[in-house]
Amino acid sequence: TQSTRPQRLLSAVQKNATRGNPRSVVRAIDEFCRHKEWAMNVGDEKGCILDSIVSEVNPVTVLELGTYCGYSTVRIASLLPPNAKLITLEFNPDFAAIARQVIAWAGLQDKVQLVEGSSGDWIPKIQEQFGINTFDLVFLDHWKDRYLPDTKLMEKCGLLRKGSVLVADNVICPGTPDYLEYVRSSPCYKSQYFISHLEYTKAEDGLEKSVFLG
Ligand SMILES: Cn1ncc2cc([C@H](O)c3cccc(CNC(=O)c4cc(-c5ccc(F)cc5)cc(O)c4O)c3)ccc21
Ligand SMILES: [Mg+2]
Repeated sequence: TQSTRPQRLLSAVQKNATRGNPRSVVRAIDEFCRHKEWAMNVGDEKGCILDSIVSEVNPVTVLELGTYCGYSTVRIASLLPPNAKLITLEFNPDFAAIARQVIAWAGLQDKVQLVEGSSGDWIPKIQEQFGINTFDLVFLDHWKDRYLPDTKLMEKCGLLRKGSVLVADNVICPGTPDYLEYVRSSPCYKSQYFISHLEYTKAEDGLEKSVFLG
Protein backbone atom coordinates (compact mmCIF):
# COMPACT_ATOMS: atom_id res chain seq x y z
CA THR A 1 0.00 0.00 0.00
CA GLN A 2 1.08 3.56 -0.73
CA SER A 3 2.90 5.41 2.06
CA THR A 4 1.60 8.76 3.29
CA ARG A 5 3.57 12.00 3.36
CA PRO A 6 3.89 11.90 7.16
CA GLN A 7 5.23 8.33 6.88
CA ARG A 8 7.79 9.46 4.27
CA LEU A 9 8.75 12.39 6.52
CA LEU A 10 9.30 9.97 9.45
CA SER A 11 11.43 7.70 7.23
CA ALA A 12 13.59 10.70 6.30
CA VAL A 13 14.10 11.42 10.02
CA GLN A 14 15.00 7.80 10.80
CA LYS A 15 17.40 7.71 7.85
CA ASN A 16 19.10 11.11 8.23
CA ALA A 17 18.82 12.18 11.87
CA THR A 18 20.75 10.97 14.92
CA ARG A 19 18.66 9.43 17.72
CA GLY A 20 18.53 11.76 20.71
CA ASN A 21 19.64 14.79 18.71
CA PRO A 22 16.68 17.19 18.28
CA ARG A 23 18.62 19.59 16.02
CA SER A 24 19.38 16.77 13.58
CA VAL A 25 15.67 15.81 13.55
CA VAL A 26 14.67 19.42 12.75
CA ARG A 27 17.36 19.61 10.03
CA ALA A 28 16.28 16.28 8.49
CA ILE A 29 12.63 17.41 8.26
CA ASP A 30 13.57 20.80 6.78
CA GLU A 31 15.82 19.13 4.17
CA PHE A 32 13.03 16.66 3.29
CA CYS A 33 10.41 19.41 2.96
CA ARG A 34 12.64 21.77 1.01
CA HIS A 35 14.06 19.22 -1.44
CA LYS A 36 11.62 16.30 -1.55
CA GLU A 37 8.03 17.08 -0.43
CA TRP A 38 6.53 20.26 1.03
CA ALA A 39 4.75 19.73 4.35
CA MET A 40 2.98 22.13 6.69
CA ASN A 41 5.66 22.36 9.40
CA VAL A 42 6.33 25.82 10.81
CA GLY A 43 9.69 25.46 9.01
CA ASP A 44 13.18 26.82 9.56
CA GLU A 45 12.60 30.55 8.97
CA LYS A 46 9.53 30.95 11.21
CA GLY A 47 11.09 28.26 13.41
CA CYS A 48 14.00 30.56 14.27
CA ILE A 49 11.55 33.30 15.30
CA LEU A 50 9.64 30.74 17.40
CA ASP A 51 12.94 29.62 19.01
CA SER A 52 13.77 33.19 20.02
CA ILE A 53 10.35 33.73 21.60
CA VAL A 54 10.52 30.37 23.46
CA SER A 55 14.04 31.18 24.73
CA GLU A 56 12.89 34.63 25.90
CA VAL A 57 9.81 33.23 27.72
CA ASN A 58 11.70 30.17 29.07
CA PRO A 59 8.34 28.49 29.77
CA VAL A 60 7.76 25.73 32.32
CA THR A 61 4.31 24.86 30.91
CA VAL A 62 3.61 24.87 27.14
CA LEU A 63 0.46 23.98 25.19
CA GLU A 64 0.66 23.27 21.44
CA LEU A 65 -2.55 23.10 19.40
CA GLY A 66 -1.90 20.96 16.32
CA THR A 67 1.04 18.55 16.49
CA TYR A 68 1.01 17.29 12.87
CA CYS A 69 4.36 15.42 12.57
CA GLY A 70 5.90 16.94 15.69
CA TYR A 71 8.34 19.36 14.03
CA SER A 72 7.46 22.38 16.18
CA THR A 73 6.97 20.08 19.19
CA VAL A 74 10.64 19.03 18.85
CA ARG A 75 11.82 22.61 18.23
CA ILE A 76 10.04 23.93 21.34
CA ALA A 77 10.73 20.96 23.65
CA SER A 78 14.46 21.02 22.83
CA LEU A 79 14.65 24.54 24.32
CA LEU A 80 12.76 23.84 27.56
CA PRO A 81 14.33 23.68 31.04
CA PRO A 82 14.57 20.17 32.63
CA ASN A 83 11.38 20.39 34.75
CA ALA A 84 9.23 21.86 31.94
CA LYS A 85 6.28 20.09 30.29
CA LEU A 86 4.81 20.46 26.81
CA ILE A 87 1.27 19.23 26.10
CA THR A 88 0.44 18.90 22.41
CA LEU A 89 -3.08 18.19 21.08
CA GLU A 90 -3.56 16.24 17.83
CA PHE A 91 -6.98 14.96 16.71
CA ASN A 92 -5.76 13.01 13.64
CA PRO A 93 -4.61 9.54 14.80
CA ASP A 94 -2.31 9.03 11.78
CA PHE A 95 -0.53 12.34 12.47
CA ALA A 96 -0.35 11.48 16.19
CA ALA A 97 1.24 8.09 15.47
CA ILE A 98 3.95 9.67 13.29
CA ALA A 99 4.53 12.56 15.71
CA ARG A 100 5.07 10.17 18.65
CA GLN A 101 7.87 8.47 16.70
CA VAL A 102 9.46 11.76 15.61
CA ILE A 103 9.39 13.05 19.21
CA ALA A 104 10.85 9.74 20.46
CA TRP A 105 13.61 9.81 17.80
CA ALA A 106 14.57 13.25 19.12
CA GLY A 107 14.67 11.77 22.65
CA LEU A 108 12.12 14.28 23.97
CA GLN A 109 9.31 11.93 24.98
CA ASP A 110 9.84 12.67 28.68
CA LYS A 111 9.13 16.40 28.20
CA VAL A 112 6.20 15.95 25.82
CA GLN A 113 2.68 14.67 26.43
CA LEU A 114 0.91 14.09 23.11
CA VAL A 115 -2.85 13.96 23.68
CA GLU A 116 -5.02 12.50 20.93
CA GLY A 117 -8.17 14.54 20.65
CA SER A 118 -9.58 17.88 19.62
CA SER A 119 -8.67 21.18 21.28
CA GLY A 120 -12.32 22.04 21.95
CA ASP A 121 -12.82 18.82 23.91
CA TRP A 122 -9.50 18.85 25.75
CA ILE A 123 -8.90 22.49 26.72
CA PRO A 124 -11.61 22.34 29.44
CA LYS A 125 -10.11 19.12 30.88
CA ILE A 126 -6.39 19.92 30.96
CA GLN A 127 -6.22 21.34 34.49
CA GLU A 128 -7.83 18.29 36.15
CA GLN A 129 -6.20 15.71 33.84
CA PHE A 130 -2.62 17.02 33.91
CA GLY A 131 -2.46 19.04 37.10
CA ILE A 132 -1.54 22.16 35.12
CA ASN A 133 -3.04 25.45 36.28
CA THR A 134 -1.94 27.92 33.60
CA PHE A 135 0.30 27.91 30.51
CA ASP A 136 3.35 30.14 30.16
CA LEU A 137 3.32 29.66 26.37
CA VAL A 138 0.72 28.47 23.84
CA PHE A 139 1.61 27.69 20.18
CA LEU A 140 -1.42 27.77 17.87
CA ASP A 141 -0.98 25.81 14.62
CA HIS A 142 -4.19 23.81 14.19
CA TRP A 143 -7.28 24.63 12.06
CA LYS A 144 -7.11 28.37 11.44
CA ASP A 145 -10.80 28.93 12.21
CA ARG A 146 -10.24 27.38 15.65
CA TYR A 147 -7.61 29.91 16.83
CA LEU A 148 -10.16 32.46 18.04
CA PRO A 149 -12.74 30.15 19.66
CA ASP A 150 -9.99 28.18 21.39
CA THR A 151 -8.31 31.35 22.68
CA LYS A 152 -11.63 32.47 24.17
CA LEU A 153 -12.07 28.97 25.62
CA MET A 154 -8.59 29.10 27.22
CA GLU A 155 -9.48 32.47 28.76
CA LYS A 156 -12.77 31.09 30.08
CA CYS A 157 -11.08 28.00 31.57
CA GLY A 158 -8.50 30.18 33.33
CA LEU A 159 -5.59 28.60 31.46
CA LEU A 160 -3.97 31.99 30.76
CA ARG A 161 -2.34 34.16 33.43
CA LYS A 162 -0.96 37.71 33.31
CA GLY A 163 2.07 37.37 31.00
CA SER A 164 1.07 34.15 29.21
CA VAL A 165 2.37 34.30 25.64
CA LEU A 166 0.37 33.08 22.63
CA VAL A 167 2.32 32.43 19.41
CA ALA A 168 0.14 31.87 16.33
CA ASP A 169 1.42 30.39 13.05
CA ASN A 170 -0.02 31.27 9.60
CA VAL A 171 -1.65 34.56 10.49
CA ILE A 172 -1.17 35.63 6.83
CA CYS A 173 -1.13 32.33 4.89
CA PRO A 174 -3.57 30.57 5.09
CA GLY A 175 -4.58 33.45 7.42
CA THR A 176 -6.52 33.82 10.64
CA PRO A 177 -8.31 37.18 10.20
CA ASP A 178 -10.81 36.93 13.07
CA TYR A 179 -8.07 35.86 15.52
CA LEU A 180 -5.74 38.69 14.40
CA GLU A 181 -8.51 41.26 14.74
CA TYR A 182 -9.27 40.00 18.24
CA VAL A 183 -5.74 39.91 19.73
CA ARG A 184 -4.80 43.21 18.04
CA SER A 185 -7.87 45.13 19.24
CA SER A 186 -8.51 43.56 22.65
CA PRO A 187 -7.23 45.53 25.70
CA CYS A 188 -6.38 42.12 27.22
CA TYR A 189 -3.53 41.48 24.76
CA LYS A 190 -0.29 43.17 23.68
CA SER A 191 0.28 41.84 20.14
CA GLN A 192 3.30 41.91 17.81
CA TYR A 193 3.64 40.63 14.23
CA PHE A 194 6.86 38.88 13.13
CA ILE A 195 6.98 38.95 9.33
CA SER A 196 8.45 35.89 7.61
CA HIS A 197 7.59 33.45 4.80
CA LEU A 198 5.33 30.46 4.41
CA GLU A 199 7.48 27.43 5.23
CA TYR A 200 9.86 26.46 2.37
CA THR A 201 8.37 29.11 0.00
CA LYS A 202 8.72 32.79 -0.94
CA ALA A 203 5.11 33.61 -0.04
CA GLU A 204 4.61 35.99 2.88
CA ASP A 205 3.49 34.59 6.22
CA GLY A 206 4.31 35.40 9.82
CA LEU A 207 3.87 34.67 13.50
CA GLU A 208 1.75 36.79 15.84
CA LYS A 209 3.01 36.97 19.42
CA SER A 210 0.32 38.06 21.88
CA VAL A 211 0.93 38.58 25.60
CA PHE A 212 -2.16 38.12 27.79
CA LEU A 213 -2.47 41.10 30.14
CA GLY A 214 -5.03 39.44 32.44
C1 LIG B 1 -9.33 21.02 16.60
N1 LIG B 1 -8.00 20.45 16.64
N2 LIG B 1 -7.39 20.07 17.77
C2 LIG B 1 -6.20 19.57 17.42
C3 LIG B 1 -6.02 19.62 16.02
C4 LIG B 1 -5.01 19.22 15.14
C5 LIG B 1 -5.21 19.40 13.78
C6 LIG B 1 -4.16 18.92 12.81
O1 LIG B 1 -2.84 19.07 13.33
C7 LIG B 1 -4.25 19.67 11.50
C8 LIG B 1 -4.71 19.01 10.37
C9 LIG B 1 -4.83 19.73 9.18
C10 LIG B 1 -4.52 21.11 9.13
C11 LIG B 1 -4.07 21.75 10.29
C12 LIG B 1 -3.83 23.22 10.32
N3 LIG B 1 -2.66 23.70 9.59
C13 LIG B 1 -2.85 24.20 8.37
O2 LIG B 1 -3.94 24.14 7.79
C14 LIG B 1 -1.67 24.80 7.69
C15 LIG B 1 -1.76 25.02 6.30
C16 LIG B 1 -0.69 25.59 5.62
C17 LIG B 1 -0.79 25.80 4.15
C18 LIG B 1 -0.35 27.01 3.59
C19 LIG B 1 -0.44 27.22 2.21
C20 LIG B 1 -0.97 26.23 1.41
F1 LIG B 1 -1.04 26.41 0.06
C21 LIG B 1 -1.43 25.03 1.96
C22 LIG B 1 -1.33 24.82 3.32
C23 LIG B 1 0.49 25.94 6.30
C24 LIG B 1 0.56 25.75 7.68
O3 LIG B 1 1.68 26.11 8.38
C25 LIG B 1 -0.50 25.19 8.38
O4 LIG B 1 -0.39 25.06 9.73
C26 LIG B 1 -3.90 21.01 11.48
C27 LIG B 1 -6.38 19.97 13.30
C28 LIG B 1 -7.39 20.38 14.18
C29 LIG B 1 -7.20 20.18 15.54
MG1 LIG C 1 1.29 26.14 10.46
